[in-house]
Amino acid sequence: MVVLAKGELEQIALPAAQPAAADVRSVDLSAAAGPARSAAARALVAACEEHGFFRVTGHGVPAELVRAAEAAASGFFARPQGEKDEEAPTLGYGSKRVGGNGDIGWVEYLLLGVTPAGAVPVASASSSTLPCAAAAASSSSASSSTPAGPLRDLLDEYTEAVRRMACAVLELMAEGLGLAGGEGEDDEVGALARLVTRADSDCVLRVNHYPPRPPAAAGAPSLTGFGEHTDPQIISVLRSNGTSGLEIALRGGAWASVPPDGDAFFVNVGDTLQVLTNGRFRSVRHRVVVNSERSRLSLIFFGGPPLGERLAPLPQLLGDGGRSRYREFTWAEFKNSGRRTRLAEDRLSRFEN
Ligand SMILES: O=C(O)CCC(=O)C(=O)O
Ligand SMILES: [Fe+2]
Repeated sequence: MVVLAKGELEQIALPAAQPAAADVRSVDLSAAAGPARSAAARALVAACEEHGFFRVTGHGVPAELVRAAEAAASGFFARPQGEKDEEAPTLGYGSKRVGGNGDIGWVEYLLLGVTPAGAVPVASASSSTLPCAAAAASSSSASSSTPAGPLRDLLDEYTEAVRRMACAVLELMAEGLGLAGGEGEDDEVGALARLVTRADSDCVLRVNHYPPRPPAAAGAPSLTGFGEHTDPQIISVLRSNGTSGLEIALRGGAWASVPPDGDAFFVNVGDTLQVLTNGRFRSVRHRVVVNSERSRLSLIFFGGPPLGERLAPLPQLLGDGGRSRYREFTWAEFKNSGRRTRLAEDRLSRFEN
């Protein structure tokens, strides 16, 4: 449940305007296994340049696994509030607070760090992710016989399948960008993909549940479910049930709604990928608006690099005499600087050259 204190409803109320549907490009990953691979790679790069957002079909994540994970998560959110609160230490359950700096939304969620030992709770939204090493250590104390067990097992399985897909997407993207394939240190394509698959990669799974718009909000036809922001990581892979709500900002600043798609996944370019591509790819600003009588459930895998990873525009993407738009920083540095900001802030501006 999401309980708002006095005055908070006004804070998250939005005008009712329903924006036009976004023209979201699709990339078929299964076609990319055949002769259409380079065309798919080019389409993917074009989508990242245009919106920083695209749909993935032919993704290979089993539909039964997605449905089972979703059903288990819905079952969890339907449980009595007291039981859900008890799972804060095992599943990273929280509600309403979507950041450590005062941002609130009509949402309850699970927030889990992805570690080699499986998913572990992220202490609070303000810390956004646990360092993997710390997360792995805390996972050993969480028993799989807790009620969280079966749900967490399903979420682990789901996360690994989606991470493989994220890796395939990044490989295709790297090829589309003209990075070199090869062996060992020469393998630029593999190096990009490995940023989210290494044992110490800092990845997170978030499960968001947006309850139906409350009748008490009759005067406010729409509510902020998740306020506008860009995702800080490399890429985010999202799927949701059939309830709409996700909106992306177009280059001119107008909002466009993303029609829900129960079979496909959506990929966001994150801030870090914008940096790696020297601004060629666009970290897409997005938000979730709640104006439905039906609840929305979404699962988002955030692919982040290892904490100590040095991030800067890839030299291959600077062009002749090209200027690097961003100074080098580590992922830990970027996360720490982000902790002090409000959700909607442009976190990249302080790393610009
Ligand atoms: O729940 C959604 O559909 C998107 C939420 C989101 O953008 C996020 O958790 O970063
Ligand atoms: Fe997001």
